[in-house]
Amino acid sequence: MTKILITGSKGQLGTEIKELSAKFSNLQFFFTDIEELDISSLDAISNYLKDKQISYIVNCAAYTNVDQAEENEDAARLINADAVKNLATAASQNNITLIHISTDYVFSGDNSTPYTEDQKAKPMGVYGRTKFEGEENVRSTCKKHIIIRTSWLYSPFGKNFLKTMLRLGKEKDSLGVVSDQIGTPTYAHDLASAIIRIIESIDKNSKFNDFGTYHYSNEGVCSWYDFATEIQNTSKNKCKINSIESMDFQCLAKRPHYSVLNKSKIKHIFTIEIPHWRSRIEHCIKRITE
Ligand SMILES: NC(=O)C1=CN([C@@H]2O[C@H](COP(=O)(O)OP(=O)(O)OC[C@H]3O[C@@H](n4cnc5c(N)ncnc54)[C@H](OP(=O)(O)O)[C@@H]3O)[C@@H](O)[C@H]2O)C=CC1
Ligand SMILES: Cc1cn([C@H]2C[C@H](O)[C@@H](COP(=O)(O)OP(=O)(O)O[C@H]3O[C@@H](C)C(=O)[C@@H](O)[C@H]3O)O2)c(=O)[nH]c1=O
Repeated sequence: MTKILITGSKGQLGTEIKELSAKFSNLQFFFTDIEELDISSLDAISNYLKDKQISYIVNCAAYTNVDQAEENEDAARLINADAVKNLATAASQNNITLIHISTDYVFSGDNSTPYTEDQKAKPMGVYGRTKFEGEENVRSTCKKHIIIRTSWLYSPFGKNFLKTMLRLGKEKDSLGVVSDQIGTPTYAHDLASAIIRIIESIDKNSKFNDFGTYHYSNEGVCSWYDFATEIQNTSKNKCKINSIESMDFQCLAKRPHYSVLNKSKIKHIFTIEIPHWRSRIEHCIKRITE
């Protein structure tokens, strides 16, 4: 039986993998979060792995508060970069394939066409910078790795833009949302399915050698304003969404104006079909409200 360790499993993505895991009787999952396995300790990781014969680690742990990271750079770096180095070291020492999740915020936003995996990263803020350092730590330390950059994750769990919009949509009559940041929302449930598919593909192919970096988001392109409008329409909230510019929204971190990811590589190598972002909002809202 293929054994998979999930770190940071109480977050959005980890919880979605857990929800899906029951359908895969050929895979044995070990779900951990910081209380059971703090990935900032290499000793803790090495001890955890002892005698378990883990073949894959999926790292869902991260420091994801983009604004707070601006004032807590050390804390963000500890989890997003240093702890990732620990995981990569332990994975390499134990011949484990490390699947690590990164972000569209590694890009500056200067593009006007979707970013490919080989384009230069140039993060705008601390979160993106520490996530990119984490990527580089994986590349330099663990040959058998898959880095998946994704964007604008949402789910019924944890904190995310969709849940914020549902809450504010009930509390307010109108809301300003930025329309000059363009990207693609990603339903964490879809990303979780893609990750399991990737593991199964690698597992079936003893000659697999396409390790490296991949992009995954839902299909399509939108602004946060478009995303918010679609959320309000789907949830039938009466709150009016007004289009504003980034400079009119007070926050600590700069975000890229354009961070759409080109997904050709992941679709081609792993034969993955990706749903359009607009088609997934209803599914998520139903799970929240039912
Ligand atoms: N959320 C988004 O919009 C996006 C996320 N990503 C990336 O996707 C991945 C998953 O994100 P998401 O599910 O939203 O993240 P969440 O913030 O929902 O979950 C992260 C989890 O990691 C845990 N954690 C924090 N520190 C440690 C530690 N030292 N050891 C073990 N676990 C720890 C957190 O625990 P606690 O809550 O107690 O701190 C939390 O449960 C991350 O790598 C993120 O950078 C990429 C693009 C978009
Ligand atoms: C709540 C709110 C946000 N905004 C803006 C602020 C920001 O520019 C944009 C998104 O806001 P949020 O702070 O919810 O999202 P943010 O934390 O920037 O989301 C990011 O999280 C990290 C973890 C990632 O990796 C990214 O892919 C991305 O998903 O919307 C408004 O314009 N109006 C609002 O009422």
